[in-house]
Amino acid sequence: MKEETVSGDQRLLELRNRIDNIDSEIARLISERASCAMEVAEVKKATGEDALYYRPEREAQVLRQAMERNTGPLTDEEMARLFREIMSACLALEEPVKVAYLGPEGTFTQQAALKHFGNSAQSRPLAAIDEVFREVEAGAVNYGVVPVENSTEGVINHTLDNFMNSNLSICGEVELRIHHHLMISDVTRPESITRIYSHAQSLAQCRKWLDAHYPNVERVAVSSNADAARRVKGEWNAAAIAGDMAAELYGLKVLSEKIEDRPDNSTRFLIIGTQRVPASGDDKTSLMVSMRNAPGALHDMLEPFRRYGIDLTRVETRPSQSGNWTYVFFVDLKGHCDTADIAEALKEVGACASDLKVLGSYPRGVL
Ligand SMILES: C=C(O[C@@H]1C=C(C(=O)O)C=C[C@H]1O)C(=O)O
Repeated sequence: MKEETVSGDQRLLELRNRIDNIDSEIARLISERASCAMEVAEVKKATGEDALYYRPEREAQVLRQAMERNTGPLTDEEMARLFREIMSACLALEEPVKVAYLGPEGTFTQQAALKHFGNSAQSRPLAAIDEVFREVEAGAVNYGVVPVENSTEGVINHTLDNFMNSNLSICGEVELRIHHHLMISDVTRPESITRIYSHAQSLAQCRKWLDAHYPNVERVAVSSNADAARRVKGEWNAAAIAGDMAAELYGLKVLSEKIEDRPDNSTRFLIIGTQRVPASGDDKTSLMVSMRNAPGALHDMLEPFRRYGIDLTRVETRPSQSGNWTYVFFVDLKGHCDTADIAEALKEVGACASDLKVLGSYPRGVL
């Protein structure tokens, strides 16, 4: 028995020594990688004043390679997340990237910004989607992060409408699994809850659960989930629906976990900026198309895509801001706009449209 303990201790010591050696090797390699990134910055700087340090297509390739190379035991996603952070730190050595997101702190949009840019980005919460657009346009930040669609509740109109009056492009996308929890503060009496705060989208994503568990409780829509969490602090008869980040930020206790009606509930966010992103090998393109109001207009718009075998992943319709009962179509397709087939199809669509704008080609969300 005693001998076994000794050999167990011995084994632990040996393994920890091995880990220490591996760690110093990893540290040496990370430093070498960081020095390389600094040299890359010099090369980019030599190209001119407004050198672009952040390169979405390259980052997507690095993450995809990390996943393809992986042989376990870590999952592909876990491996890519580690590389996400290494790259984030390397990019910060070149130039810290400044990002504005739809705040306040603790929202899912902040989580999306972190997922996309990593922890070394400088991020700033703003109160409204319009403000995120404005701040990027003004050059106060390099990129903005805004929600664009939810798998349960559909499109976020406000984001699409902003593109009608903006010259910004889409530089990337990020998808986030959205888990909602019912949370309370330390003064809340769970049996006395008469009010539940959350963002309207989140209340809608948990509608069935609320009908089943709190049918007679007032649902109060507020400006964000984080705002809901903040209000609950100090209210003995209220609860909030929000995510992990908000619970942690406001020190709330989770009463019921993962209460979203659909287990695959997820939200897609866009990275907006001023950059044209080269092809990464697995890309998407977003378009905004206005058609003259005539019979067959929608068919005319879609037909070239069918003919060139282009895969449309989404078509949304929004009222145009120029006249009643005229519409703007937001179209997402697979592929980069520099690809010959897509370029040809766009030329044909452009010829029959009253306006066609490529909002951007960007790497498909990796993580
Ligand atoms: C090093 C580069 O710059 C940045 C950092 C990257 C990295 O650390 O791998 C990748 C792309 C850029 O955002 C590069 O462009 O290669």
